[in-house]
Amino acid sequence: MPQMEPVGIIGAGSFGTAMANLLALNTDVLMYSRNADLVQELSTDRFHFGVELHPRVQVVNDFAEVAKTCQLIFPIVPSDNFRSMMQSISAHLQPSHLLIHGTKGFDITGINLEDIPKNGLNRRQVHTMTDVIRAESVVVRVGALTGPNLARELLDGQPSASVIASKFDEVIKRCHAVLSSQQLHVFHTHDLLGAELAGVLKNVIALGSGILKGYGLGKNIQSMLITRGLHEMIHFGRALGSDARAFLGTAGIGDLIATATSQKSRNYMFGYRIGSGENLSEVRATSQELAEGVRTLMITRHLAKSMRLRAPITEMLYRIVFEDFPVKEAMDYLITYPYEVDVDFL
Ligand SMILES: NC(=O)C1=CN([C@@H]2O[C@H](COP(=O)(O)OP(=O)(O)OC[C@H]3O[C@@H](n4cnc5c(N)ncnc54)[C@H](O)[C@@H]3O)[C@@H](O)[C@H]2O)C=CC1
Ligand SMILES: O=C(CO)COP(=O)(O)O
Repeated sequence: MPQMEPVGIIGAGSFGTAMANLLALNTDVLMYSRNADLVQELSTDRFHFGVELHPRVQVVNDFAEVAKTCQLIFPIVPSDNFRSMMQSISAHLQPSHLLIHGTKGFDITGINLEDIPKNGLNRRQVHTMTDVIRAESVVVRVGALTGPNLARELLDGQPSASVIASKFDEVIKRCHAVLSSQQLHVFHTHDLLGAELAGVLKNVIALGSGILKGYGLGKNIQSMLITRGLHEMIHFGRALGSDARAFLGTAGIGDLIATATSQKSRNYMFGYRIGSGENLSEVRATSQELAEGVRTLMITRHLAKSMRLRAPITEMLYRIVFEDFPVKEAMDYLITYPYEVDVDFL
């Protein structure tokens, strides 16, 4: 087999580490962490998130080294930090680099998240991660890694599938080569925006699904939330410029099922705690775990408002999470909501 190119990862969190071990099945991996102590620690104790790092994974603190060694790089950091991360590395990037991100959230400009309820948000202030890569660097060949990829399952060696979304065939081809293995099936699509939006928006529905479970409700209503949630995701997607297709595949329904039904999803578990009676500050005070859906909910609810979109599930979840609205009243509202047509997006 020909020698494969080394691949870089930015961010040594749970998903970055899971992807590092998967990529290492095919090639050498340089995983960049901004935390020098962690890099030091991992160079001796090779265990991270309870699993041993593959011998082909090298953890480094110097991004210049990653940029010099790897043309193909996967940035996998929270959406909140994505733009500043890009700004800190962009001087090392060349037009020859390929960046495929694994982040499932939005970037916002011109406003802080906590000021959104007061000042509102408009479409021009909301960006995907590939928008950010292009705006902050000279890199042109961009893409997204998405699909049902709960990090815990991947770290534990369980099989799954991912979707590589890019306008560039070269990105797709190279990602197939480095990612495909007995553990991971790789699909691809040229619908970059649709795939990115599907991955971002499903976290809100996962949060809602967790709320229902925490509140003690069963599978009938959970299935309805997921089904109607998918409709809402598609309507959002269309309003933001994509079509329904991506939402009906692995990056959409696939990821939605995994995230909105698994106790290994942090978004689902965040919702579970809210549904069980804790409020936002209580959950935040006792968990450092990232739940991108909370930030996305703030963004999509206000975007829906400014774009005059009908998004009753988003609206109810927003009120529950950010305004302590009772779950029972939100359920009453949704169960009597004048939905008419069952499938209205085809
Ligand atoms: N954990 C999961 O199951 C999955 C996560 N994702 C997405 O991946 C993204 C990251 O998630 P996780 O890895 O789970 O989060 P995490 O909280 O486990 O780790 C995030 C990592 O990013 C690092 N980081 C933050 N800012 C940075 C910067 N400026 N430069 C370098 N590193 C930086 C942090 O130090 C941390 O190690 C999120 O957008 C999430 O939605 C996507 C699929 C699955
Ligand atoms: O995107 C995910 C799985 O594919 C999200 O997982 P989390 O809810 O743990 O962030």
